[in-house]
Amino acid sequence: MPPKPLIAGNWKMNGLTADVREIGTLAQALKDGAGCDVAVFPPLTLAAAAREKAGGLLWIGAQDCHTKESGAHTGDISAAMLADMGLQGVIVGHSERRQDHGERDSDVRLKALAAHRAGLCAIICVGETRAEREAGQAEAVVLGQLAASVPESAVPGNTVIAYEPVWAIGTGLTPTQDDIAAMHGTLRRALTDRFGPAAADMRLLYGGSVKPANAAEILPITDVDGALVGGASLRAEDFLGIIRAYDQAD
Ligand SMILES: O=C[C@H](O)COP(=O)(O)O
Repeated sequence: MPPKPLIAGNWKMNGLTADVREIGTLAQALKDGAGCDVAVFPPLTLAAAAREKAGGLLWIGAQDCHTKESGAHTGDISAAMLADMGLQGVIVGHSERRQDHGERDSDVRLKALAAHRAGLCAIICVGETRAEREAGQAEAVVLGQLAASVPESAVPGNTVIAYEPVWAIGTGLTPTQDDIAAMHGTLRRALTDRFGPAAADMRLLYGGSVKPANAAEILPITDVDGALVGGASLRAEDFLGIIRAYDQAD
């Protein structure tokens, strides 16, 4: 049986105090259950308030963590600190971090290890650029990122893999259903080769321009166990439009 799907919302650098009400609206709508788990990764400034509003009905996580547990790293936050504030997960290796902060696979792996040590679920992101896809290198690039970013401590309970083609993020473009199926199948096989049968339970999310209008086409694809949603996670109404794609499928 495929793992329970996860719809995760990454607010990125968006949201002020007033926007936490969106989490309240989500929690209210999820009171009677949903066909999937739901998580929101707001900016850290809102995480405590979001957690309170979530009332345990959805997970709240962070968008990054440091590789170390504590120390002289001005401006950084450790995974232990995130766990201490009651967060359940952390996104690591998002392409915007790789691009804006020069994060390499080796950094992403250390961040995921730090998350695991702190008892957090690591959402590890991989994905090719447009140039890499056009050069026919998408699969090789993504497999390389997967091998070097996912630590040996990964198990289905503490790790989620998000495949996000960089060219699909925030652009309104998405790969074809066949291309998503092919990449997710490749990821599943690579994880199975490395982790054995447990890999069947590791959630593989698709991310990149997922919206209520295309969720019903993307989410049922084999080996797609949910979505990592950016822009369409900022308003509860849009995000619920994606979450409800699972209720309709039930
Ligand atoms: O983390 C989320 C992704 O980068 C997708 O963003 P998007 O849904 O705005 O394309």
